[in-house]
Order: sequence, then C-alpha cells, then structure tokens
Amino acid sequence: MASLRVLRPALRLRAQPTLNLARRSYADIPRIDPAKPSSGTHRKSTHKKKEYPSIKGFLAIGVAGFGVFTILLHLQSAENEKLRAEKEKLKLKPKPAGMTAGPQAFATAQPIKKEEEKLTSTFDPEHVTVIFVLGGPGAGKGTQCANLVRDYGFKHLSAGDLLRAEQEREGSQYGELIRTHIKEGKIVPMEVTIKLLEKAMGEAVVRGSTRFLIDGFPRKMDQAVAFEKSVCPSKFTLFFTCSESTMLSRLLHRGETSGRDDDNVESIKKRFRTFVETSMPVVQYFEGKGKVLKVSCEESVEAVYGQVRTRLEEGLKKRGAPIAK
Ligand SMILES: Nc1ncnc2c1ncn2[C@@H]1O[C@H](COP(=O)(O)OP(=O)(O)O)[C@@H](O)[C@H]1O
Ligand SMILES: O=c1ccn([C@@H]2O[C@H](COP(=O)(O)OP(=O)(O)O)[C@@H](O)[C@H]2O)c(=O)[nH]1
Repeated sequence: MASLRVLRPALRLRAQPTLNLARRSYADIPRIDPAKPSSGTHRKSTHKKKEYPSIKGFLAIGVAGFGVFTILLHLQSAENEKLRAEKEKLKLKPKPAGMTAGPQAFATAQPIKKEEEKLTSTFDPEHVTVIFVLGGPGAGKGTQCANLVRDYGFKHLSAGDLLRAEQEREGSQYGELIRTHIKEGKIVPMEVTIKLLEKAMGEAVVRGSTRFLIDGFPRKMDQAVAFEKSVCPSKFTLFFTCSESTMLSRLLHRGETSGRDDDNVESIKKRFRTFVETSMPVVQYFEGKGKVLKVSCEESVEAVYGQVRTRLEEGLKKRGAPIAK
C-alpha cells in the first residue's frame, strides 16, 4: 500500500505532460467529413463542424497512458526492491515476534531492561557465558586469553582476528572497509563485527562450546548495547590496564613479526586515541553496572595471569557460573 501511495502522486506529476503530448498529436490528425462520399483522398471540409475524438484518438491516449503507467510501476517496484535489499543488509537476524527494533535503534545507546535481554538475544545467558576482555592495544589481552583457554576451556573469539580473516576472505564485500578502518585505528561499523561474532559463536555452540571470551570487543557504545541485546548479555568484563609507554613498546616488538598493517607508530597513536575517546566510555558503562574486573598488566605474563585467574574465579563464583572446564 505504501508503494501505491508513493506511486499515485508520481503518476499525477509525470503522466500529465505525456497526455498533453498525446492530445496535441491527436488534434493534428486530419478529419474525414462523413457527409461527403469518400474519394480515396482526404479533402478539407468547407463548413466548420465540432470535432470529437475519434476511436483511434481514444486508443492512442489509452495506449500512451497505459505505457506510462507500466513504466512508472516498473520504476517503483525496482525502487522498492532496492530499499528492501538495503534494509536486509542492516538486519542482524530475524527478530522474534513482537520485536521490531533493529541495530539502528541502538545508536543512542540506551541501557536496556533486564527482562528484555532474554527475550531478544540469540543465545540464552542462562546457558551461554560471555566474558568481554577489554584493554588498550597491546595490553596483553590475546596472551592472557590463550592461558584461559588452556586452563578453563573457554572458546576465545578475538574481534580483531575475525575482522582480519574477513578482510582476507576472497569475495568479501567488507574487505576494503575493514582494511582502511584497521589501518586508521578506527572502529569498523558494528553490523560487520557483530555479524562475524554471532556467526562464530553459533558455530562454536553447535560444536558444544558454551563459555566465551570475547576479546577486544565491544570497543564502542553502540556495539556494547547492540551485542548484549541481540546476541548475548555478558557476565562481566575483564579489563586490562596498562600504560601507553608499555603498550607502545610491546606493540612495536610485536610488529617485528606480526605482519599487521597497524603495528606501526603512526597507526598505534591513532589506536591509542580511539581507545581513550571511544572505548573507555564502554568500560565506564559496564563499571556503572558493577560488571568490570580490573587487572594491571605491567608485570610479566605469569604475574599478570595470577591476577587474571583470581579475578575470573571471583567473577564466575559471584554470578553462579561454573569455574572448571
Ligand atoms: N605481560 C606481558 N609482558 C611482556 N610482554 C607481553 C605481556 N603480555 C603480552 N606481551 C606481548 O605484548 C604483545 C602484545 O600482546 P597481545 O596479547 O597481542 O596484546 P593485545 O591482544 O592486547 O593487543 C605481544 O607480543 C605479547 O607477546
Ligand atoms: O570490535 C572491534 C575490534 C577491533 N576492531 C579493529 O581491529 C583493530 C585491531 O584490534 P585487535 O583487538 O586485533 O588489536 P589490539 O588493538 O587490541 O591490539 C582495531 O584497532 C580496530 O580497527 C574493530 O573495528 N572493532
């Protein structure tokens, strides 16, 4: 119906000139005087008679009108198809009945009500444990996650790794977008990252995983709210604190072998800025909900891991989640 409403004014506006044209050409058609016998040639009538449209004229107008209508109908349905495809691109997943909000609705990052969480997320937080791992670039998130996988049987999903894999995937429509964002230290639009995480989680759940470390995500408020609402609410966040000077030297060292486009001084500085301006508000948001467990990462890997274990076990116990594998 909406498309018809759009179509009608369009018809009025666009059909008018075409019909005028049809009328003008009709007026130019020479008339035959029915009072005179036909001689095979058209002669001009001497007395003036009122002219009425002939059947041919009506037909010409009708055909022209129908043609215009068909073209407009076609244009309209092509336009509708384009809009539908664009909406489809934005959709993360079909929402359950009664739920209409898409990711665009989260742009304002409103805190969500607890009872809504279970109704709309893909994974049930009663059965799936999600722990966010946040911290500045090079703080040691990936290093500590590897230890936790070994000792606690978590499934480790690094948002950065998933984005880099998508960037390299042949035929990916997001390859170039991801590459430029990572190089500039910017946050890739959340639709892409959330879709990748949701897919990876789904595949892991099918294989029996129920405990996830989501590393380096969420880095922006819209991601945090959208993920918790549409994918799975987190139990808590492990937040790794580290000075910029320590992170810089670790990243430059990692850059000698990582092959990453962003482990260079220029990109690192941009990443630090993004972390302070865009990602710290996420940490503060979860802190406000009493869901942040801090770990200082200045010490050796082993010393840091000692703290990580303590914090993790406290957090799991407090929320009634199992500690062992
Ligand atoms: N506690 C630590 N002490 C010294 N080097 C570390 C420590 N933690 C991590 N690293 C090293 O620092 C670099 C960045 O660590 P990584 O775990 O990749 O950080 P992130 O995932 O936070 O970017 C890696 O080369 C890693 O080996
Ligand atoms: O949710 C995310 C996670 C990562 N990134 C991008 O991926 C880069 C690398 O992130 P990763 O976690 O791999 O590395 P880190 O910066 O923590 O060393 C970031 O700077 C961002 O450009 C992103 O856009 N969204």
